[in-house]
Amino acid sequence: MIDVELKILDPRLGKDIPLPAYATEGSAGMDLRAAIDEPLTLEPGETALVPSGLAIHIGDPRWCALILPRSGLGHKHGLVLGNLTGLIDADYQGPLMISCWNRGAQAFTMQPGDRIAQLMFMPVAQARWRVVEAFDPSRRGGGGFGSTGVS
Ligand SMILES: O=c1ccn([C@H]2C[C@H](O)[C@@H](COP(=O)(O)OP(=O)(O)OP(=O)(O)O)O2)c(=O)[nH]1
Ligand SMILES: [Mg+2]
Repeated sequence: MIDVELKILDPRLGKDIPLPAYATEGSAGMDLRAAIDEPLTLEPGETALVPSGLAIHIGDPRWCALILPRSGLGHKHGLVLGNLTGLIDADYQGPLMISCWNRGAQAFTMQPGDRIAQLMFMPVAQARWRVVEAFDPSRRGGGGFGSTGVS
């Protein structure tokens, strides 16, 4: 468990619109809700940047957050993310925005307060480069992109 600062930007958050919370003890993600004033319809192929109504500041560069689609919405309704995955840097303090993409064949309408995506915190390792002339050989070497076969 880590402590993360949260700023409420939309006064409905924490009142009419619940703050993101873990739905069950084992939940990895907390659902993010649409802080919109009116229902928002996304036509097939359309993308919109939807406010979550809050800002977070993780502060510690050993952590980040990811915004991920909700599986039910993504699978059944085609509502995924315009950036596929949102990466929230530890030093970001601006509004948490959700890029919503209707990749489906039907229009999708979200209502104010609907749970449209989920937020997950993840440990981060920052790397520093150690430039070398050659790598110690590994079993894989340069093999990739199916080099190990299918079956
Ligand atoms: O779905 C997202 C993705 C990003 N962000 C915010 C937090 C993140 O820390 C910042 C920058 O994101 P990213 O580095 O992915 O975008 P960029 O296009 O590289 O912008 P920048 O040049 O500001 O880093 O935007 C969101 O609110 N929602
Ligand atoms: Mg960036």
